[in-house]
Amino acid sequence: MMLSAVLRRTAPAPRLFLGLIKSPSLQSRGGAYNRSVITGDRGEPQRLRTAAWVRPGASSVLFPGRGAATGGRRGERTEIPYLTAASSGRGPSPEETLPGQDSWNGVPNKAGLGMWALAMALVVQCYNKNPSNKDAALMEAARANNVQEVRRLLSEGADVNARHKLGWTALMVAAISHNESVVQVLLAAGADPNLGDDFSSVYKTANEQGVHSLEDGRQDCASWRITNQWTSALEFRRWLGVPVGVLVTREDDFNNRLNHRASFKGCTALHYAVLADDYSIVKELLGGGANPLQRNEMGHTPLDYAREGEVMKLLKTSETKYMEKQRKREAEERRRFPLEQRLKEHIIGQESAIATVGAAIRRKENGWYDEEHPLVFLFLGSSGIGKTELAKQTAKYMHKDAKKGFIRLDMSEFQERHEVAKFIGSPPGYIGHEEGGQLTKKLKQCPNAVVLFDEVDKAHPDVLTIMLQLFDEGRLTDGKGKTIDCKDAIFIMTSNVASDEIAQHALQLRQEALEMSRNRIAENLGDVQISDKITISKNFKENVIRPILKAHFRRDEFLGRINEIVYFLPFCHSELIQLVNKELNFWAKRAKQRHNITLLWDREVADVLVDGYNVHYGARSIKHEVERRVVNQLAAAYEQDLLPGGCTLRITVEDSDKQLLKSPELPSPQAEKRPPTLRLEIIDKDSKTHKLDIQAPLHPEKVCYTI
Ligand SMILES: Nc1ncnc2c1ncn2[C@@H]1O[C@H](COP(=O)(O)OP(=O)(O)OP(=O)(O)O)[C@@H](O)[C@H]1O
Repeated sequence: MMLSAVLRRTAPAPRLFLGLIKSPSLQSRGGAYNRSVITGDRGEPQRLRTAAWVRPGASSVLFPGRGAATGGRRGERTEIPYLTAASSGRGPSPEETLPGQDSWNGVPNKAGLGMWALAMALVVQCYNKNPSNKDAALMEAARANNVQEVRRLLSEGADVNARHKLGWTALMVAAISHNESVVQVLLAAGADPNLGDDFSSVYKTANEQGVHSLEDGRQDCASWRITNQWTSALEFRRWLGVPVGVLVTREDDFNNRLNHRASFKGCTALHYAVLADDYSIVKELLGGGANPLQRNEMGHTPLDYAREGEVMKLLKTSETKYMEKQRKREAEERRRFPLEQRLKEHIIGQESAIATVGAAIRRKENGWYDEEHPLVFLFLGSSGIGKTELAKQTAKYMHKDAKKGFIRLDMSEFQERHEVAKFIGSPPGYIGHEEGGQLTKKLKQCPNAVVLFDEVDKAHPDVLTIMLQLFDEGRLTDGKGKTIDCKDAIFIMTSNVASDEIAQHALQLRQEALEMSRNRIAENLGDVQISDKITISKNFKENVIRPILKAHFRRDEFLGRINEIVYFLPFCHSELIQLVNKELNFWAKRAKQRHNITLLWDREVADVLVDGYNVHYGARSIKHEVERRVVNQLAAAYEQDLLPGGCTLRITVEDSDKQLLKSPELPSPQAEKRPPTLRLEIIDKDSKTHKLDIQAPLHPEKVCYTI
């Protein structure tokens, strides 16, 4: 079934015709839109760049517009020998017998032979055997099973993994064309057997690339095979300067037995070898590292396209072996580079949240979990402290395809009862039934995705009921009555409910820890350890947070289905310094890339910028502070032409009594005394510095820009 969906009816071997093609789809309009070659005065071929309307069955062409470039004039009739070929199992009917041809079997009569010889002479004479583009030539050699040429091109630097402009690789071409020796050579040269085709269907690709799908042109030239030198109609059309449609290109360069309506996006060489039912090539590819579990964009593995028989058996065994190997590889990878470590590369602080999520995912990955239920988290904490970021990074870790593997739904869009339909789709007969639900549509594509329900506290209770069913049963029935099994998914809900209480509690804990440490050690305590030490007590969770959640969600069973409630705490001073440096690094990179400016900053700058932290906005407040105090100055200096290209800039804290701000949890009276300002200075080649005199945009004549 799957196989027949992607393969066409077997077509007879293509035959070459010489004569005038008729385009049935256009006959009703009294003519056929066609393009071909005409001979000039001296018999040399002329390129026909304009369209010609051809009377059905006529042997002459009438140029509709100015045809100087083509050798024809407006209104002029020109006798033309047409070069056509039949394909896809259908030649012209006897009534369609072409001039210069006795019948549709393609046997030319005398006149036809004359024209044929003339055309062939032109072809051979004009064909340039050495295409300048090595990668294109490699593709052609792979299709033509020319092993020597493939070797030569590779030794001369052709890219073994280069793609045709429509998306396929030489290995795919060789696989679908049964060219085993070429497959061997390409694999030995490092061809990646797991690259997926970028080509979707003829019409979609034509649409994406803004070119003709040129379906009608198939009869015209799809199956050209003339000599070893002139290997495809496509080349001939290119030489003619005739626009080449996607269908023609696909069929000529690739294979004309594939259904041009089916989607091939993501198909690997192995998918194609299976479609070609070629046991030897399937074996070669598997030996060369092809992943039998790789899915194309339709979600099908090569096995889904296999016919009963040897190929199917081979694929089944390889799948089992590959899965086992993959499991071992992944376990090894996890041991060497644990999830927590990966998360810490992107997320500053939030140690205990990272540890909780990491531990739950480790249980799941190693088979120590309840397989009947999906994993459910509730992330609590104020805004901008990494809840969404942690969900994103978890999805990235779990899924290579981050786009499908991460589903994000803003639950504030489901506040009304009728919005349940948006969530899972409307029942039959209701508006929007065909569209499907936002969640169900995406879950269908990736049932083991990481699903983020943002601001879950805003969702309507009816939506929560559906979520409860989802968490409880691990499946969901959409508006069309179709059930989606998602026991393997990870559901993360975020909420700002109780965020003030959590923040206050954390600040209090930090202060206590700081004071205790002060008593024990000395003044300059490294507060990285302080942040590590504070943990939200069980007592606080049970007696403060749970009642708030219960009052809000109004159902114990909903809270009962959550595997882990994860607490996100406000940043401590050292974490804020890291956030500031991350932000400054971001802008330094931009300055280098966009303006070739090197941006440096003193250590004290971060201490000053940390002052912009607002516990209600989290890391976002730091971003805004950097933009307000640093990036604004940079932009103004740039506008006032104060930044020569390639210069080195330094951000400094102005004035002699630079004040190192203490931890935001412990504002000192001294820090409030005088807010420090940030200035930009240029460092000359001889390491001398001079401060930039940036005028404040609102008062260009008076005020100097110091923030
Ligand atoms: N702990 C963190 N480490 C690094 N960057 C962070 C951290 N927290 C937040 N950010 C950055 O701040 C921005 C907002 O973070 P995020 O979207 O994760 O916030 P949130 O906690 O989900 O807040 P909200 O509830 O408002 O959605 C992102 O650009 C993110 O990269």
